[in-house]
Amino acid sequence: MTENTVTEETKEFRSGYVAVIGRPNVGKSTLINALVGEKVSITSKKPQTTRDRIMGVLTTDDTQYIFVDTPGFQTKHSSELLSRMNQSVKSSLADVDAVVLVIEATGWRPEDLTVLSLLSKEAKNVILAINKTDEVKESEAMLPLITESMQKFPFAEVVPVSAEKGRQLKVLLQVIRKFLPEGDKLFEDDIYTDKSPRFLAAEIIREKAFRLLGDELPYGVAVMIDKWEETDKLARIFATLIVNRESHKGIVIGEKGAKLREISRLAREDIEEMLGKKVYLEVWVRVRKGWGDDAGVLKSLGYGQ
Ligand SMILES: Nc1nc2c(ncn2[C@@H]2O[C@H](COP(=O)(O)OP(=O)(O)OP(=O)(O)O)[C@@H](O)[C@H]2O)c(=O)[nH]1
Repeated sequence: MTENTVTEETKEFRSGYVAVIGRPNVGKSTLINALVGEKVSITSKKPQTTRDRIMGVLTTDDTQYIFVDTPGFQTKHSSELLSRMNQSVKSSLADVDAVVLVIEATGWRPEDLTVLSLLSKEAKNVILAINKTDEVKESEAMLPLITESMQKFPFAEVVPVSAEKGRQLKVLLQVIRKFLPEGDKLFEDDIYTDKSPRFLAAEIIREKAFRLLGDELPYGVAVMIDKWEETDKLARIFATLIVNRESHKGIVIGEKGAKLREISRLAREDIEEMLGKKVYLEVWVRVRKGWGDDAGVLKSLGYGQ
């Protein structure tokens, strides 16, 4: 491998969804906050809408990490509820690119095992983060725990960290990156810090999509505002709903475009109210993983090499 190839490889942009799971109190929130930093704060908590599962977005030079929470990972429910919940947990985990299971450095506990039992052993994208390493004195104590963990589940990687002390977080990010697909950003850099009309319009569109699509799309909708032209009387807004999979595209568009039209209509009404003027809103749907295809299309038209 030449140096050139290495440089190119490290530069390709990747983006994706990362579920951070674990029993209560292992430090999931602390970890996400430590990874994402102060820049992003997702404060609005409306239960049951997908966007609230997004805990934080970290965008670096070459990667966008979208950390999601998987609700209902408690283990105290009755067995019936647990099994129903497990279904939803499993289907939502199927939609993320990487899963980070968090346990504590003091060792596995029964509730950790319950959480672990929800993961499919076939999953190739599960990373174990052993948190609170600052609480154990000797770093060598980690080795038996790592061995024990690997016997419990075929983790793709094991990374001891301390969310509180900020230890090994860069390593964890590098490990997660390997599991994210190549692709453009799914969220604008400032989307969660900016309360501009653009941000709010994107939120409104996303909210309508969630409302109309229910649980059909666990995480996979991001909204990009592509163009915004505004005069005193009219705002012309061009937005793209980005979905994860080709099959999701059909769900969003609906029969003969009915769903997408309804999403756009409801969003337009709210944006008109927000801006106090008429709005022309055009919403397109694009599949994230198909972005490579755009390059293919360009090539076939004679662009590129
Ligand atoms: N010593 C130490 N404590 C930590 C570390 N990370 C988190 N904690 C503490 O562990 C406790 C639980 O942390 P949270 O981040 O709230 O845990 P959580 O998993 O999000 O908890 P739930 O919201 O109940 O699921 C807090 O008191 C944190 O300060 C760490 O790396 N070291």
